[in-house]
Amino acid sequence: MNAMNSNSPRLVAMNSLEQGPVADTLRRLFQEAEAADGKLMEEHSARGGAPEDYVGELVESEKKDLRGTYRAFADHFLNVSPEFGRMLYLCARARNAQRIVEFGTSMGISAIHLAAALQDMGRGGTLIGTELEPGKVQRARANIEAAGLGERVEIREGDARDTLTQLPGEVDMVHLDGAFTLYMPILKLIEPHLKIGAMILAENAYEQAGDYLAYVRDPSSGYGSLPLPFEQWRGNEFTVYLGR
Ligand SMILES: C[S@@+](CC[C@H](N)C(=O)[O-])C[C@H]1O[C@@H](n2cnc3c(N)ncnc32)[C@H](O)[C@@H]1O
Repeated sequence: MNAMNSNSPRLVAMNSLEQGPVADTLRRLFQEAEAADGKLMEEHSARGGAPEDYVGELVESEKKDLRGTYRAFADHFLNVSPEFGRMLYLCARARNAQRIVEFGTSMGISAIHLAAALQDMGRGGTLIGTELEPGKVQRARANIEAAGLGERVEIREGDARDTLTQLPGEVDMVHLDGAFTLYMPILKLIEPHLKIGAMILAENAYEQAGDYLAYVRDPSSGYGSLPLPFEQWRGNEFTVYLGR
């Protein structure tokens, strides 16, 4: 076989997180996120208190007014860390993912990591992202275009409880990073489409927010699940659908 065959996915494969438009866009976005969210984080730490208190407040706020809660964060990124983004990228590649679903796209930082993995594998593939805030959808689309990943991503605007009722086929991987209290209903929408071995990476999966963790950690539900050993206060959970 000709090792220089440019159609070979092997030769397309590389890590676009390191250089080129994906890396440049992510560098810019992490800087913008720091500028936009830094004050929020400072205010939060100045208040003191444990992370659980903050989670509890957000859960109560979501229960009262979910749209209003996230409207208040319309200009904030609330993004994954570079480490978690790298984890998403590596999992998508290890899974050879072709279809990925993301709940909570915000300005597109996590989506860019996932779509970069699809692009780098050179076999097509699609990320279906979902975002409630129209302004964030526009910004995410522009950021994804700037990273050169527009063809790999469809962002559905609106409440994921509505926008994810229709999925075009099997799902290899899921990223849960939207309203804390909705992980269970969103998983239930996607569950019929999960391939055996599908990976689900959740950020902000907290026991106070509902029954998601209890469900995926119960082997009789058909999953294997464990907390990730980094940034534990962020509620990072790694789950694999093992089938029933
Ligand atoms: C933590 S941020 C997502 C960050 C993003 N994954 C990243 O790393 O850049 C959560 C996002 O979920 C969105 N969201 C919350 N509830 C939603 C819902 N029901 N449907 C769709 N998006 C929702 C919020 O507007 C917010 O932008």
